[in-house]
Amino acid sequence: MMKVSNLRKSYGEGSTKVEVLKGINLEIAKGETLALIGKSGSGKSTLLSLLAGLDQPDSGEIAVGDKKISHMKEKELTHFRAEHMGIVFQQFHLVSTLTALENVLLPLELLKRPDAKETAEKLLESVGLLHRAHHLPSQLSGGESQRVAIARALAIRPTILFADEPSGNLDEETGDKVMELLFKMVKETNTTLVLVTHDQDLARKCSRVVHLEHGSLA
Ligand SMILES: Nc1ncnc2c1ncn2[C@@H]1O[C@H](COP(=O)(O)OP(=O)(O)OP(=O)(O)O)[C@@H](O)[C@H]1O
Repeated sequence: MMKVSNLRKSYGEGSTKVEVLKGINLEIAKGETLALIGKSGSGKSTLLSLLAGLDQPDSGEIAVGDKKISHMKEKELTHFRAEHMGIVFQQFHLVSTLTALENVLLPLELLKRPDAKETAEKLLESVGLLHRAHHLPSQLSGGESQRVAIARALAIRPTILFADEPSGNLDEETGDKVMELLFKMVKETNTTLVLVTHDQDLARKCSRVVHLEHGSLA
């Protein structure tokens, strides 16, 4: 479903040049849950940003189905991302001026999906937060905020969900609960998941683990 070929990415130039990804090859199947692990600074977030179309590789190719996202123009890529990709970040990234419900509604309204309100409400209910629908992010706890972010990322029924250390900003107990919920929802909807994590226990919950080391995958 997703195919990555010979992906390269470096930052800086001359003496400050850092080659982060040195030819990544990876195939991800539909419904697979893939954990991406590796030491701090090994390039996990860099790789995730490229896969999610948030940044451009220096060379190489990324295809989702028959669409080559690495070759798309900005406008086409923005639309493809909105329609097919969900992203959950460590820092939640909710829109601070919108309520929990409005945050979940946002991607649905951008795509002019029918029944957007009902869908958003159902999702808030499945993450156990319907009673917080009209609260602003500043009125939510970290765990609640991440549950809203998960509902928002899954609202469009993405082809693929990317998560970068989604429990990294939460205490252990809350993080475990949020991750349990994420896995449950991903399984129920047969969503493909790419998860960046430091947590070996969490990685083991995925159907496959790949290790990023010295710019390559093992
Ligand atoms: N915008 C940038 N400019 C220059 N160097 C960068 C930039 N972004 C990342 N790097 C460097 O690229 C390398 C990989 O960073 P990246 O954030 O992808 O690693 P990571 O494996 O996700 O790390 P961590 O687990 O600590 O979050 C690091 O050495 C980092 O300093």
